[in-house]
Parts: sequence; C-alpha cells; structure tokens
Amino acid sequence: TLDNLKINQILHDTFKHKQFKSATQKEAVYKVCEGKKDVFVSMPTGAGKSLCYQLPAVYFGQISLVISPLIALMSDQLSHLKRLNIHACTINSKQSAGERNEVITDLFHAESKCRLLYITPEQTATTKFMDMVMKLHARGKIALLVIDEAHCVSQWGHDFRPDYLSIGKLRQKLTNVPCIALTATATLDVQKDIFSSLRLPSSTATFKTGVFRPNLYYDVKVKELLSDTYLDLQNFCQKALGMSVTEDKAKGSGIIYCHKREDCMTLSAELLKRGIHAKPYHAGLSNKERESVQNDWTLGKVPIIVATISFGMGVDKSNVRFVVHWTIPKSMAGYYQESGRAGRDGKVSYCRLYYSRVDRNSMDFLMKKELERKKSKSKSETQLKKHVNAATDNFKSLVKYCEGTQCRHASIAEFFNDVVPDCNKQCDFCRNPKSVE
Ligand SMILES: Nc1ncnc2c1ncn2[C@@H]1O[C@H](COP(=O)(O)OP(=O)(O)OP(=O)(O)O)[C@@H](O)[C@H]1O
Repeated sequence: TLDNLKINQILHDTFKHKQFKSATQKEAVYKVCEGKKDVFVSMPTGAGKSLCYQLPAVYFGQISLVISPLIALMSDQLSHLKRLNIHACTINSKQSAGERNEVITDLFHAESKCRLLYITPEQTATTKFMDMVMKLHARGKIALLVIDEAHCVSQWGHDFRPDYLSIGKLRQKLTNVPCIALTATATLDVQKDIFSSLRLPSSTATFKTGVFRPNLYYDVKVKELLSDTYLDLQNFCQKALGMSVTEDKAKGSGIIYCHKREDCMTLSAELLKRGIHAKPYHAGLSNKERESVQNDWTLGKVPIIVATISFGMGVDKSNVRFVVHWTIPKSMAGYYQESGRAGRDGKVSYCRLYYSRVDRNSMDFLMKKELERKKSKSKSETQLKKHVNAATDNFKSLVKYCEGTQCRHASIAEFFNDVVPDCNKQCDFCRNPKSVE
C-alpha cells in the first residue's frame, strides 16, 4: 500500500514544493510509487517531468537507474539534486577510473545513500557496466529504471540516438523492475517506437497532457517583408523584456537561436549597438568562454543569449520571456522543444520565428546533404528510408507552420496528433488573421 503521508512529506520537505504542479504530475508520481506497472509520461517542457521519477526514487530508498542522453544534462540534474540534499551519482565515459571506482564502491555499500544513478545509453552496451548492474539487481537494490528523453529511441524523433536502442535489452534483464519512460515530444509514431523499442506492455500506465502551452504567444515574421529586420528584433526584445525608453532594465531573459556562428556575433553586436545587452554563444568559443556566457545569462547579468542550438538542453530557467529563431530550424519537433524553453514559470512569453524562403532553401539543401552522407554510411536500407522520410516530413511540417494560414498552436497540435486547442488569440494568426499572407 502507498504511504501518502510519506509522499507528501518528500514533496514538501525534500523537494520544497507546496503542492503538485498538476493532477497529471500527481497521478504519475503515485503510479510510479506503487511500483507495480510500467509508466509512460508525455508532458510538455516545463511541466515537471523530473519529479515523476525523482520523488519515487527518494520514496523507494533504493537505487533508481536513470538513462539520460547527454552528460551536460546529467550534470544539471546532479547539481539540482545535490542542492536538495538528495544523493545522486553518475557513471560515464568522462570519469577517471578512480572516480568511477569510488561510485561503484559506494553503490555496493550496505549504507549507500545513493538514490539515483545517472548513466548515458552507451554504458548499457558495455559488459563491465552490465555486470555491475546485474550484481546490484541480484541483491535487490534496483528499484526503478528511468528512461529520460525517451523519444531518442525513435527514428521518427528529431533527436534519434542509436545507443538508445540497446536499452530494450537492459530492460529485459532487469526482471520485475518497473520502468518509467518520459518525453516532451511524442507524436503517435514516436510513441509507438518508444513502446516497442523499450518493450513496454500494453498495460503500461500512460500519463499525457496536451502540447498546448496557453502562456506562449507564437508568431512568424517574414524577413523579406520587413524593411529593417534588426529594428524589428530590437522592438520585439524590448517589448518582451518589458523595456521602455526611460526604463532599460530587462525583466527576465531571452534566447535567440541562429543557425550560423557568424549570425550569433552579428546579432549580439547589433543589439548591443541598440542598447540591449546580449552575448553570443557558439561552438567557436572556448569551453571557458561558453561557461562564462551561460553563467552570466543564468544569473540575469546578461538578459539575452544569442546562440546556436548547442545551447539549451537542460536549461531550466523559469523567467525566459522569449525565444527567437533567427533562422528556420530543422524540424517541427525541434522547434517546439526549443521555443518551449520560454515561459516555464507560466507567465506570458513570446516565441517568434523569422522566416525566409532563402533560409528555407538553404536549410533544405543542408539537410539533403546530411542525409546523403548518412546514406553512404548506413547499413540498413529500410532504417535509412524511415529516417529520411521522418526528417523530411518533420521539416515540411515546420515549413507548413511558417507559410500556413492557420492558428500556430493548431499547427503544433496537429503535428503531435493532439486535440486542436482554442488558443485564445495567443498567436499572430488568431489575433489578426488578415495580417498573415
Ligand atoms: N510540484 C511542483 N511545484 C512547483 N514547481 C515544480 C513542481 N514540480 C516541478 N517543478 C519545477 O518546474 C520546473 C520544470 O520541471 P522539469 O525540469 O522537471 O520539467 P520537464 O518537464 O522535465 O521539462 P523538460 O522537457 O525541459 O525536461 C522546474 O524548475 C521544477 O523545479
């Protein structure tokens, strides 16, 4: 039987939350704590998915194994848990042998306080790691298997990671250990792939909330129709950050995504020239420089970061007031995820995409070249075909979103096979249908 009191206590005392963020979050947490069934959670960015496995991990008092796609993402989670005094650790390829041995010794210790063990999917393919996990399992120490960012198992997803395919095997070996798979971006195709790849039975408890984020205002600006794109961007940033001529202090922060490094530099310089503090972030900077820019942005010292998409995975800043895409991204699913970094605190925030057919054509060209390259490396013809079709469809949906003449929120919902919402004029089309050509 479930110990409701204990669950509430952990929510308040350990996680410092007054209540659950939503009914779905609460139901998912309770179902996972029951420990009987596999669970699938699909909730949009910022809905509080992490709590759905972190609270149960504390509740179980054993080790929960968490598979997460990126070391950077794990580090953020680990420092967050550390602040809450929850003992969590990681085994990954970047560690020294000494560090790793320390972690392993602790895991086998009778008094081990480790509640969450974060690993990358590559680990599950190594015999050494698997042997260790099986030993822990034989001692009954593993309470839960968590698969974060589960859409990475799918060729249909925008973030396919071949290593995720080996998780199915791990799962089969962990007999009687329940599994929870979480994602923010699951179309029906992706969901099907997650279920089959992770071998989730049809009895899996599914918790899904729609993709509609009522506090996000979406719009598209056609670059060719603007007389001065920089001025348009300047006005947009000032408005979204509540800046006026007399009061230039920004309220909250913003992210501007560019495809190219040069654009990151140009745009941040243009904004600076216009009195708006912005810093570039891209792969051409040293690790130290990137870290310092990210820190300044996180602490609110610099309100705007102008970045390539290498920035953002795992960013948990609640007061991001806008996300701009200066160039069209590769996919609808990717756009939804990136723009969704706005407004995690539930307050009105803005997502703008600057569209141009020239950008569209060059992105189309780049994607075709990338797919050609994959073709020459690929072993399986059918897998490749699936991947190419998925990537092409995903991009086409985004072009349709930009060029389309319907509610932006409806386009997003349709892409994710979700119920079409009434966006309550939270997009340029619904606010003024005539202005959208
Ligand atoms: N019950 C709650 N009450 C208040 N805040 C909460 C609650 N649950 C989670 N949060 C906060 O909501 C924010 C988003 O949570 P989380 O990072 O888990 O989102 P997510 O759904 O995993 O998003 P992403 O798709 O980006 O990973 C975090 O700052 C978290 O601390």
